[in-house]
Amino acid sequence: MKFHPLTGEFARAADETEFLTSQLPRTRSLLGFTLLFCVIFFQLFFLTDIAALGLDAALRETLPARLGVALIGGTGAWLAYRRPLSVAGTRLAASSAEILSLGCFMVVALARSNEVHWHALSMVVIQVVIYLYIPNRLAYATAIVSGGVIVFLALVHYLLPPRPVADLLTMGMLLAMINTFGILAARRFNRVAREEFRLQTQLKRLAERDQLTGCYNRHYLNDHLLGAELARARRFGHAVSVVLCDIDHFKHINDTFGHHQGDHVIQNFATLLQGMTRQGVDAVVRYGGEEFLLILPVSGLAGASALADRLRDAFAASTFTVDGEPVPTSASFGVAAFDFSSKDLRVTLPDLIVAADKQLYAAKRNGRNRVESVELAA
Ligand SMILES: Nc1nc2c(ncn2[C@@H]2O[C@H](COP(=O)(O)OP(=O)(O)OP(=O)(O)O)[C@@H](O)[C@H]2O)c(=O)[nH]1
Repeated sequence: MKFHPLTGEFARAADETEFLTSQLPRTRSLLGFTLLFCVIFFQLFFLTDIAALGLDAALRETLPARLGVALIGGTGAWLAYRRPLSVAGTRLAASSAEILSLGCFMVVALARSNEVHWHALSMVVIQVVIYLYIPNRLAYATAIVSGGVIVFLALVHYLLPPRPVADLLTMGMLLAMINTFGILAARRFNRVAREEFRLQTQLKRLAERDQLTGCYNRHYLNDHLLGAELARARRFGHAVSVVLCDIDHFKHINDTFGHHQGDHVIQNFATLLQGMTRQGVDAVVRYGGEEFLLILPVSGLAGASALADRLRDAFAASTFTVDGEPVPTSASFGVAAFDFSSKDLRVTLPDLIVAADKQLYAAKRNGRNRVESVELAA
C-alpha cells in the first residue's frame, strides 16, 4: 500500500477504493454535517445583507443566491444522511455543492460591491472548509478552489469598483498562499488517515492469516469461520463440504532438501489451493504444518470430491525443482459433506472436520495421492 507523493492518497486505485469504501459511513456523516452547518451559517449572514443593503435590496439581490446555497447544500446534506450514497455519489454531491455554492457566493459579493476585503476573508474561510471539512478527492478540491479564486479575482478586477493594483496583488497572493497551505494540510490529513488504515489492515492480516502462505490461520477458523459458516448454512439450508489435505511424505522432502525448500513446497501447495477455489466464497485454512482445511459452502459431496480430485491431480502434475532436479510431490485428501437443508441441528462444522480427518487418514492408509469422501447422514 504505497502513497501518492502529491495527494497523500493511495497510489493504487484498488487500495484507495478499499479505503474509501471502509470510510463511507464516516464520509457521509461528515459531508452531511458540514453542508448543513455551512447552509445555516450562510443563511444567518443574510442579516448582514440587510444591514449593508437595506431590507428591500437584500431581498432582491442576495436572498435568491442565499436560498440557492440552502437548496444545493441542503439537498447534498439530505442525500448524505438519507440515501445510500456510493463513494462516487459522495464526491458528486461534494463537488457540485462546492461549485454551485461558490457561484452563489460570487453573486452576493457582486451585490455588496464595497466590501471586497470581507469577501476576500470569506474566500479564505471557504477554502479552509473545502480542503479540510468537505470530504472530496484532493485533485477535485484543488481544481474547484483554484478556479474559484481566479473567478473571484477577475470579479474584483473587472466588475467591482476599481481598486489599486497593489490591493489586488496582495489579495491574490494571500489567497494563493491559503490555497497552498490548504492543499498541504489536506495532503497531510489524507496521509494520516490512510497510514492508520494501512496499519489496521496489516494488523488484521497478521491476526487472521498465516505468514508463510497467506491462508487463514487456526485462530481465525475457530473464532470466525466455524460459527459464521454454520449459521449461514443453517439459515439458508444449503450443503457444506470440508476438505482436509496433507502433503505426502513431507518429512522426507524436509530431510532431503532442507526446511527452506520444504517451505517452498508448502507455499506452492497453498497457492494452488487458493487459486483453484472460489475467491470470497471458499475458505482455505492452514490447519497444521503441511495440512490444509478447505471450507466449501453450497457444495455437496460430488462437487467437493471432484474439486479435491482436481487439486490432487494438479499438485501431482506440478513440477517443483531443487537445483534443476524435479522433486515429485503429491497430497492426500479427505472430504466430508453435510446437507444442512435437513435442519438437523446436531451436526456442526467440527463434526465435519473430524469426519474429513478420518477420510484423510484412510487416503494415507490406502496408498496416498488419493481422495476419500464421506457424506454425513441427518
Ligand atoms: N519446512 C517445513 N516443515 C514443516 C512445517 N510445519 C511442519 N513441518 C514438518 O512437516 C513434517 C510432517 O511430517 P509427518 O507428519 O511425519 O508427515 P509426512 O512425512 O508428510 O507423512 P505422511 O503425512 O504420512 O505422508 C514434520 O517433519 C514437520 O517438522 C513448516 O512450516 N515448514
